[in-house]
Amino acid sequence: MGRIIAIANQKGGVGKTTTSVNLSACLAYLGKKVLLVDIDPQGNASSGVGVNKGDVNQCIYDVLIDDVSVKDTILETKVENLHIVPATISLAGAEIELVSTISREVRLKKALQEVQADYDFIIIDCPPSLGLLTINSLTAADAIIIPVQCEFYALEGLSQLLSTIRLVQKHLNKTLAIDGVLLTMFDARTNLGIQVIEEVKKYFQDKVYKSIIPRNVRLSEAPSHGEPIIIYDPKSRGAEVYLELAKEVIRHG
Ligand SMILES: Nc1ncnc2c1ncn2[C@@H]1O[C@H](COP(=O)(O)OP(=O)(O)OP(=O)(O)O)[C@@H](O)[C@H]1O
Ligand SMILES: [Mg+2]
Repeated sequence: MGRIIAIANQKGGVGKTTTSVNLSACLAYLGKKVLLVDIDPQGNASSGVGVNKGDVNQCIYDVLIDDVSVKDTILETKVENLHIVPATISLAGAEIELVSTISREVRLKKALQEVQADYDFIIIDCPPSLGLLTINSLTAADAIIIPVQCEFYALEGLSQLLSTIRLVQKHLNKTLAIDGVLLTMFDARTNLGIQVIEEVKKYFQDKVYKSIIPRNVRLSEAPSHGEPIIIYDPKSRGAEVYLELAKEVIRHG
């Protein structure tokens, strides 16, 4: 059965999508069968792997709200072994529509059960909120990866995320684990970045991945070409480190 990993942090712009897209692509590059699930109405992960949203007939919205089979939404990507369930802006209404739906927190979990055996990893790119889309993701997941940007307010908001994780563990998903905390957009030229690393390590200890994602221009350019870094610029530092991260994630089993 595939391992389901949610990439979540309610804070915006910390590198969730960059990590979802590039970790997925690197896992696929290493020979794993990977399904990337875009559950953010912004649909950035979808465009990041080259999906033209105008061409998408059915997306994760239809799965969550209209009981469409997830199999009917899966698209192939340029990367061998990497498939995606795309999101479009229609998903923006789901957060509110889900409120009055039966078993509203477990809809994604149920939907993914149908395809879990077909993949080694299912990676979910969460939106920047702790609403029902993120709750569905944490309920479906075996583990969570928390990207933390190496900047001054890095730890702010994390206590809220951790208490949400505890609530999900208590009521919806006993076995949800933190796979790791991922430091992103690290700039070795600043003392601040180094301080943040120390602070995050003090707090999360061995839960912090050894791979630290550097600030890398190629990583920020790749999405506009609809390509993960491993295709856009496989020799870049960004590609190297996401590949290291993928190996760490595989080792965690
Ligand atoms: N390591 C990096 N080096 C350079 N730029 C990066 C890096 N990681 C992310 N970025 C850029 O920072 C911005 C935010 O990253 P990203 O979209 O991955 O964050 P996010 O957490 O998914 O945001 P949101 O909360 O809006 O979903 C993007 O423009 C992205 O290209
Ligand atoms: Mg995002």
